[in-house]
Amino acid sequence: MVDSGTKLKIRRLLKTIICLFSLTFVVLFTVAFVRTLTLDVDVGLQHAQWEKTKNISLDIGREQREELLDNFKESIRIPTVSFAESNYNTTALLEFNRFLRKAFPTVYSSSLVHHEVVANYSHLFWVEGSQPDLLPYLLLAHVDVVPASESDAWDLPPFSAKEMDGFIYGRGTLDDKSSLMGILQALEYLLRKGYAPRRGFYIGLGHDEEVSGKNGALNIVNVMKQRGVQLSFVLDEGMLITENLSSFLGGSTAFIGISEKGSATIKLSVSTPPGHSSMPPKETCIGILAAAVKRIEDNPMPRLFGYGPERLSFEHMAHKFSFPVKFMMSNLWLFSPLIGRVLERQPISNSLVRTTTAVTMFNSGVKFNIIPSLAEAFVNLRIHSAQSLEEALDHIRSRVADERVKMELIDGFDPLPVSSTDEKSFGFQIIKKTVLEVFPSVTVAPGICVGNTDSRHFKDFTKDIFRFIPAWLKSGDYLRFHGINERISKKNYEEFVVFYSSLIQNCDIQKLPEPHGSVHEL
Ligand SMILES: CCCCCCCC/C=C\CCCCCCCC(=O)NCC(=O)O
Ligand SMILES: [Zn+2]
Ligand SMILES: [Zn+2]
Repeated sequence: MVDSGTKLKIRRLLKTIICLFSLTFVVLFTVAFVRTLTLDVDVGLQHAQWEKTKNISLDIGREQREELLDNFKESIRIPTVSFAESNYNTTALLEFNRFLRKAFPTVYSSSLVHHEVVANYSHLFWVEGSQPDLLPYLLLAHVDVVPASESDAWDLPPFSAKEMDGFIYGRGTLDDKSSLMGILQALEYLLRKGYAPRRGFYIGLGHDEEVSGKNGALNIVNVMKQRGVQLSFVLDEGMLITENLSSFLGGSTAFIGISEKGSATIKLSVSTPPGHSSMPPKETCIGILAAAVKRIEDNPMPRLFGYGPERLSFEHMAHKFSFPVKFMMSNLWLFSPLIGRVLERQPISNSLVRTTTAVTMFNSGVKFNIIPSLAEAFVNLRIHSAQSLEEALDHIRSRVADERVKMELIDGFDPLPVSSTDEKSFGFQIIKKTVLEVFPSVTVAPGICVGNTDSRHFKDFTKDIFRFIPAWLKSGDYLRFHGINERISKKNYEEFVVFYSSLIQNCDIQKLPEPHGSVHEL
């Protein structure tokens, strides 16, 4: 029996607990509510007094449109495929060298432009500025593409550049010839109109981005290092404009990649004695390796959503949504576990939540009646910004947990540093300004690039590396990257040319405006 005194104490204790619980809830809710009302990181320098520049407008007419589309299509028809490191279609790459010269005669003949071929198939252009005191920038793109086979059920052949419903189909239309051609086409038109930049800039075109960039981008890096180059910022491929991707990625958002995930390629192998298939052992190397691979797939890496730069993405997008999504997105400190669980349901958004593990190759066996002696698998990780390469490898080791499975790191690197996005970040603010000029209806937000780009090799030149191409990505389109039916609309490719033309001219701005007081000047 509990006496009445003890009962009273228990009642008091319960009351105190309920009070504390309610108080905590009220405090948390108030903090979250205030943050929802005050968080508006999207404004930036939008309303500031920008230096006046007289940008040349391209005014693309019928003839020019035909010319730019013909050039683009011709670039797609040259199969500049990278198969593996140091294994690429060199005939096509040489043809591409000749094609660039033919497609962009003014770029190649202008006294302002200095061009050099690097490592046989890569290109470095230096466009001289009239004000050498302004720090130059670098635009990057790549010449090579991943393989594509006609037997893979493309609606139109992958190297035909044929059109359907206003789209040009072909390998490289998104990744990355749209940006390569868009940059050079914009420069060609600007030079034809007598444009001479104030700020000098480089254009780097690597030829082996899809297989590491070690021969293309890295040799461009060496050339630039020998010359003691310093850069204001780098802009490469990576992120794009997404349109209604999911409940948390609704509306149109231009994500400027401010970092990229790390990467690791791990080879797993198992060796067992070979023999006759009529007298099999209890376990073959295939079975042992398959079980290890299954353990990796069944045990995904921990959820880290909210601990990396993806947090900034959501904070920049929050203002577009109404309650309760806005409330949750403005308060990732409270809701990231919940949002992470929603995002992980789809492959595209799961890539923001954790280090991903993809088993990409599995090889074994030579004949149906021979017990194989070796089984090999490759696992490709894309490492979340809040995890290191070492931590990710430890996780895989602990999942494999079988000493018969040998683990070898083939290649790997940590997630890339996070570039600046504040009101003093020249690169971010200029890219943002240009995006909003060309696409006034979109929201601009920092993003994390889930794939890897050549830009990672350039981190000694600047702390500010951005990854963005002005391509529109609708739901399901992400499957076209390295997949079938890669395509771009003719209208969108034209937007590429306009975007790079505006960007180059906006970079002539000498100094960013002062952020404060600008709102009152409206
Ligand atoms: C809050 C962020 C929203 C996420 C939306 C992500 C949309 C990205 C979809 C597709 C883009 C994938 C392109 C990545 C470019 C990578 C270039 C490349 O292929 N590199 C080689 C490699 O990574 O192996
Ligand atoms: Zn690419
Ligand atoms: Zn690619």
